Amino acid sequence: VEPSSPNVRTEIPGPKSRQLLKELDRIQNTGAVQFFADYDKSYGNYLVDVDDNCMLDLYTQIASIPIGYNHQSLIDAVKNENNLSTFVNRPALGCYPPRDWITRLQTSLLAVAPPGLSEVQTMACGACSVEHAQKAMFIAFQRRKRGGAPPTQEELQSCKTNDLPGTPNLSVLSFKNAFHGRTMGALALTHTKPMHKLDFPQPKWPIATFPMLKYPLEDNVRENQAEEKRCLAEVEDLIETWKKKGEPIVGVVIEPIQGEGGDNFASPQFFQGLQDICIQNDICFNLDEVQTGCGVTGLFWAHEHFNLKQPPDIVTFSKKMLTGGFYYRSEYRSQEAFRIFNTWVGDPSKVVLLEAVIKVIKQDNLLNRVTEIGNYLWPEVEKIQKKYPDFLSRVRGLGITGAVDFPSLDDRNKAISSYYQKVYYNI
Ligand SMILES: Cc1ncc(COP(=O)(O)O)c(CNc2csc(C(=O)O)c2)c1O
Repeated sequence: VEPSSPNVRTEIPGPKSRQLLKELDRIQNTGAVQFFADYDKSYGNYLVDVDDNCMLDLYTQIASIPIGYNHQSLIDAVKNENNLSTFVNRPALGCYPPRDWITRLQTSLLAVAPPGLSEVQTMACGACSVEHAQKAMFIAFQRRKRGGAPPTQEELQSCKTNDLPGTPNLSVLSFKNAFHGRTMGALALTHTKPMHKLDFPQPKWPIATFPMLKYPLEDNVRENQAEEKRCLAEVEDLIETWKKKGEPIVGVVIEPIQGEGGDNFASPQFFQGLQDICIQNDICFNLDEVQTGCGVTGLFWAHEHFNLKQPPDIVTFSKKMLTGGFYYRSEYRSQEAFRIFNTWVGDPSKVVLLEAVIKVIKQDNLLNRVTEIGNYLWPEVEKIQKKYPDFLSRVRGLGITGAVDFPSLDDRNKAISSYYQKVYYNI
């Protein structure tokens, strides 16, 4: 029977979850495990755990479930005989793509490509996509610097031992409170929780301030414009400073809406200004849409709300897209083989599922639905905020992505769950 309303019978995690947790703990770290799920019984927006607790799931596996649990379209895609080989025979895509790979890309990733971008590289996950997009930026920067000449023998030899000139002193600009992933290159751009960064050596790259807007926006127009202007000026200063340091910035990586770092929004004008600065300084404008992509703002890509004067140079994606990867302007395509590369370079079976997701999003007009929900939801949260002004503040949202602030982490955790507080936020 498909669940259609929440029904919590035990404390969470319940007894069966706790038993399984004990067994799993003999195998691996289980500190992040909230409970064990029953994915056979979960359906749509309802997640059922192994103790038969049924919960309305707004978290959707860290924002990576696009159209709910056990959607019939996805089941049909797996059951479809024509897809059998794609699920069974995972190719080294960089060397031996399947016959139908081009068609698959055209009916999935290219069918929803950000306006103006027509090249795409699949990857495994978000961090993997951010990692390789970084490499694409470095490759393009060095190729421009060489003016088309091949690398020297000194460069080819020295890079093997991480030495100059083959291993250049280049940098990437990111923003405070940004989250771009946990692999070492993506982590260098991530500035959220100590748990993410502690004990890992990292390059000291420039970190700019992401605007911290005051709400309601309509009551703070001048202040917020000044804040964004200040942040853009800081970016320009950092570009100059790091050029003088001999570690020029090759790219700016930014989330259209900062997710993990606190649901921080900035205006279309801020992003237009940031792109202008990148264009003026020949710096890659790299938007990380891992969290904001696939329709959660009412447009397929969040940056489509920004009316940018030209397409971003790179757009990374993952989570609800079911595959990782990045779109890029042709300038950021590596000219040599085996440089943006690894064993699998993505997974065609995930692209099969994405094709089905895109069909559902279109046939069920889900982007409009997201806009409708957002237009209803955030004014309603604002009403609650007005009722509890000492407890809630800064309500903000676009489509189904947004937030409201609590006075403290402790208050926030009490509103979520005591379990979460104990396991995750006491560090
Ligand atoms: C904007 C953005 N860019 C890159 C990533 C990394 O994606 P994954 O490597 O987790 O697939 C993410 C992943 N999001 C995320 C949220 S919590 C979390 C974690 O590892 O705790 C990861 C992201 O939000």
